[in-house]
Amino acid sequence: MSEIKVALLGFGTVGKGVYQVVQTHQKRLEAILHKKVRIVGILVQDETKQRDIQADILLSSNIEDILQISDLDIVMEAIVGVEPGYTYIRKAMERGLHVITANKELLAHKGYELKRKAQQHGVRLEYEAAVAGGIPIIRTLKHVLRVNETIKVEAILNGTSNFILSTMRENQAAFVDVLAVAQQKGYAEADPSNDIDGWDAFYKLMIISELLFGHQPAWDKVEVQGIRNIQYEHLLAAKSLDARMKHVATIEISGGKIHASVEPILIPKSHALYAVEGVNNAINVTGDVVGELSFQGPGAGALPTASAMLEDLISIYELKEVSSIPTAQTFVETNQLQEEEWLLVGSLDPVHQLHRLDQWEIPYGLSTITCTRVLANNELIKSIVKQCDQLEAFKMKHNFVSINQKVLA
Ligand SMILES: NC(=O)C1=CN([C@@H]2O[C@H](COP(=O)(O)OP(=O)(O)OC[C@H]3O[C@@H](n4cnc5c(N)ncnc54)[C@H](OP(=O)(O)O)[C@@H]3O)[C@@H](O)[C@H]2O)C=CC1
Ligand SMILES: N[C@@H](CC=O)C(=O)O
Repeated sequence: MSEIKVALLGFGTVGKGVYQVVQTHQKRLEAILHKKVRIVGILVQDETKQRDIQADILLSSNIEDILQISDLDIVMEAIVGVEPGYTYIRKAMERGLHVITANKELLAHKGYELKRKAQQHGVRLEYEAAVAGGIPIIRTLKHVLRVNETIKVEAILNGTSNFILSTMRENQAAFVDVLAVAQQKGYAEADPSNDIDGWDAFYKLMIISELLFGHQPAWDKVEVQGIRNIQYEHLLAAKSLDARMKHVATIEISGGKIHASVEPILIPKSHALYAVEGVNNAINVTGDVVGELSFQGPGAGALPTASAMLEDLISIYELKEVSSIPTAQTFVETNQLQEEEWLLVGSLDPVHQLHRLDQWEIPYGLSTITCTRVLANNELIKSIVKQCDQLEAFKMKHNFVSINQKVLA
């Protein structure tokens, strides 16, 4: 039986996951592809680390050694950051190799250019694992939802943040302790800043935007906030509204305007994202014909990511490429300045003439937390939070109609 020869670039959580599944699912891969899938080379940074790999695999820290392997077909890239992955992928394409990558930071920065380069060299660039881990959302948007124009995507795209928020709330655990667990489980990156500061979800949202609309909104027009400062008391305040705090990435088109944001927001019980817990991701896609669709599943970790990368491998041999570079649509980018509902946690200076919908207090240990529900726009809220010590503001979405607390104001 002939072989598909694969080189892994990176052998951390993801690389090891792919290696493992190629072993455990070899028979299944053969049955589908009528070829063996063989890992022939592995690129790492530190060749001296102890690794559990077959003796006939070339292990190297030099990309040239890997790319010179004879009859190599595919490289699967799972390194962190734009470089050196960018240089390595370009080199691989120039040698006529197909590329599968899990690297969202690289794709958000250089995806457009790499897609063009793949076309130029007649090779495939697949990147299912770069967005929402094991959920087959890229393939669905690219191959399955073709007639629909997407109006809105609303998604939980960072497994680490969702795991942290769910676990803190469920176990009253401290942020740093839950983050450490997310790192042990291979959800969070070795440097978790991108996860907890919102950038990981932002990169994924930009990849989706480029796929759907042919371009990304100007990055400085996108509100990006992470979960670094969320404390248990905020989750408690959300609960008092019958809501949950979720880290949500949204991209929405309305009246020729495009608006994108990545931030912790309050989601009411009635909304599909409310029940998405732990390391799961979810993507709600609204198409102009089909309406709202929801996709949910594991968003991080070795096996879900390996699953997405190996499904990519199969798709290279089984699915004809459709253009992954749609014609760019023209939209005006907006910061969405209209009034929305906000929850303010902490003491609001009484002189601030905000339109207060309710105010109430919830018990917290031996003291209480003041919560205020207000109507305001982004800019006004930002300026008030700047002036008031220890006041936190969270956007509320999806028509909160009532709260079940005693209203004090
Ligand atoms: N973890 C997850 O759940 C998911 C991760 N991703 C993405 O996949 C990629 C890999 O993530 P993950 O496996 O978690 O990362 P890890 O940090 O666990 O592994 C990174 C690997 O890259 C290797 N590496 C680092 N720098 C270089 C270099 N300069 N040259 C060659 N190899 C290098 C490391 O080598 P060495 O072993 O010698 O240190 C290591 O094997 C990232 O882009 C990440 O964002 C995508 C989806 C899910
Ligand atoms: N660190 C990422 C891994 C998957 O992309 C996350 O937590 O979602």
